[in-house]
Amino acid sequence: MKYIEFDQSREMDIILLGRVTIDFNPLDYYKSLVESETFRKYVGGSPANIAVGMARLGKKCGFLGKVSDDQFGRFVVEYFEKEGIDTSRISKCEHGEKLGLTFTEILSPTESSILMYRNQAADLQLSVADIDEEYIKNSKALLISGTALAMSPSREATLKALQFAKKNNTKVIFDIDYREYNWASRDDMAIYYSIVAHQSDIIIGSREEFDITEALLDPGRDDHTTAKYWCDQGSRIVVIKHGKEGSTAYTYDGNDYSIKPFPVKALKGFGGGDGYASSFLYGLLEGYEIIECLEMGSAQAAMLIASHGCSADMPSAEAVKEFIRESKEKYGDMVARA
Ligand SMILES: Nc1ncnc2c1ncn2[C@@H]1O[C@H](COP(=O)(O)OP(=O)(O)OP(=O)(O)O)[C@@H](O)[C@H]1O
Ligand SMILES: O=C(O)C[C@@H](O)[C@H](O)C(=O)CO
Repeated sequence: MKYIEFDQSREMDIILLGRVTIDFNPLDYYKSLVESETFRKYVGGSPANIAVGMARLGKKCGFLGKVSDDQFGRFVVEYFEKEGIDTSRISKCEHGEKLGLTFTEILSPTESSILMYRNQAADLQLSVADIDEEYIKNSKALLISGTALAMSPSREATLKALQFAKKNNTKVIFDIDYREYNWASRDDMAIYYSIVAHQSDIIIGSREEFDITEALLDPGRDDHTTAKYWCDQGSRIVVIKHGKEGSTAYTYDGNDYSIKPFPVKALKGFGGGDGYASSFLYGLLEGYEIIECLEMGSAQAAMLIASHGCSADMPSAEAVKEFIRESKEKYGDMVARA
């Protein structure tokens, strides 16, 4: 059963809107950031990672975002171009705003944290003037990353993109993508997350992210109640992730499909979510059954957990499928059957 019908006549598969930053991941990991001395630089930011992920899987991606007018801004644009991502809607900041920097701390395979430098972050300078209808109309889907709603002018730009997507039947994917930085209050988060969630065809988030989104509605819901609520509001698929416990996709017809994480030798604790979204959405765009989309998402998430980087370590579709084949031989099926 196909839960989402994309307009296959459109040239672009997906536009990713929101945060693009630089990740600095320690090479001398398994110690604290206080002690780490050597870092490797990567393109970072959740929607940027997903753009690279989906481009490597073979999808035609475009990015709607803002970068700094400096060497790091050029690094991002050149990296995206090398990956085949359309950069025609990435513009440069004009008032000296800088790309956000993310220093990651990898204390152990299971304990990681991220430290973000996001004062006057370039990505949040995206403005309504940067959003044009034709671009959104020409894409099968638009992924909105929740962090883009944290502040003006990016907040209004995001809502404008959302309106064009709804008007033109461009499927809206909302990756709640909670990062505490730049938000004025939890009420603001609840207000803006829920505005977008109410209009999304697919919502992806962790339990904590749904709790934040629902804080002004009816807090304390369980997963089934959350999924039913958003499907009643018009969503076709609601994905709730539970880290190492696995994840479930709830569909508008009342079904749910669960997948366990693939066993892997973890290197770090972050990046799984972006790998997951890349392959899950790839599967939907390819017209796979939802359980196959979940299997690919969970597999790619595990591959990212085992890698040093996020964007740079995104695999090809063949590599994800090979990983699934090998894992199934060793560990059996990851599909959690009711
Ligand atoms: N240790 C692990 N081993 C294998 N897979 C994992 C592990 N931890 C997480 N995953 C996979 O990564 C997916 C996403 O992780 P999580 O639920 O923590 O989302 P997230 O908070 O969006 O992640 P991120 O830290 O990348 O933002 C999980 O649903 C699971 O499939
Ligand atoms: O999402 C971010 O801004 C930082 C990421 O690039 C980071 O590496 C991560 O946490 C991935 O989920």
